[in-house]
Amino acid sequence: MAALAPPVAAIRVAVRRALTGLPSGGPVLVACSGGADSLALAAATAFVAPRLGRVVGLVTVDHGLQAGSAQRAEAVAAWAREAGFTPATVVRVEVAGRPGGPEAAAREARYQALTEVAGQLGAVAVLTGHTRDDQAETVLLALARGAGPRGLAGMPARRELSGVPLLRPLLEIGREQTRAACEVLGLSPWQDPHNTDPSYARSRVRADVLPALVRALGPGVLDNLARTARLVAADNAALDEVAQAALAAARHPGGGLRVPELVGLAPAVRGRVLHAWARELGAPPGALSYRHVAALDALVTGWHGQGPTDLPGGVRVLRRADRLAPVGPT
Ligand SMILES: Nc1ncnc2c1ncn2[C@@H]1O[C@H](COP(=O)(O)OP(=O)(O)OP(=O)(O)O)[C@@H](O)[C@H]1O
Repeated sequence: MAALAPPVAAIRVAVRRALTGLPSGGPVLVACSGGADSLALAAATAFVAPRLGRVVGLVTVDHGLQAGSAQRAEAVAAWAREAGFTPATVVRVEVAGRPGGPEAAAREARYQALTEVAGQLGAVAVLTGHTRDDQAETVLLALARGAGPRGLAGMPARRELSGVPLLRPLLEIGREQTRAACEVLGLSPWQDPHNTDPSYARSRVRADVLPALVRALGPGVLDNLARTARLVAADNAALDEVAQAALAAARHPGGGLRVPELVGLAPAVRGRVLHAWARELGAPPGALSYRHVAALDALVTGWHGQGPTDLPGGVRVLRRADRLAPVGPT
């Protein structure tokens, strides 16, 4: 018997690890664009899941943004039915009219569709094909925009998507491995033209920045950037726990936060407390920036009688004596 090709084996191992320990019951659902990463993920899941006694479904989202997108989606679904996915579903979404740029709007529409299908099927997890290379790009983009640890932690291997776990089993698998696996398995991935469109910062990082880093610093750079993300994520988790306890201790019985409790905190913890509190007040996390948290922090550490701080989502915070409190309708 021919030996199993190493990229195919590595991807199956990664998928098996991700599926192990999931609750029994509903299917696992692969989100597949038809690109090499999610096609390799889908092929591995179709192999691994039944051996773990699990049903596997597949969803491909048609964003309707490119000519031929409906045929592309149908082709992915047709392959998936052959490969044993039940169900293999195409979901058409409407991207126009959503807030943010086209990329953000497409992502929001996609995750909404994935959540809905997962809910309808009672799926125990949704799997996406983000790779180590996607993670390295995410970390570099975060560094370049001056992100804090939350950004440098990149994408988590697991997060909740409206109550369903979203898993990224391939975060330690290189893109060249997914390409190679598709080739070995005789799969023909779809090439998303967005991935090479230089008007996207991520495409420029992919095409120019990472290859230049690898040439200058060696091939370990990709693994190293992904490792940085994992290390920072672990530190974040610990600091977030400390911050949760500090937030609880700082609450004023009449609402808001007690300033003296905040002053004594380490700046890294206080920033997290204020960030968490701002989210609690209704500021959307995606819109809450360093600048907003710094303005809240100034109410604590740079107090000179300044007026209220405006946060995204129409949230306003005022300092009154030794207390931070939201003002107006929140
Ligand atoms: N149209 C889609 N339908 C279903 N899932 C999708 C779709 N587009 C992206 N995804 C999921 O999100 C993941 C990340 O997609 P993204 O386009 O950011 O990266 P990518 O590296 O181009 O991935 P791929 O090679 O799988 O397209 C994909 O691996 C896939 O799991």
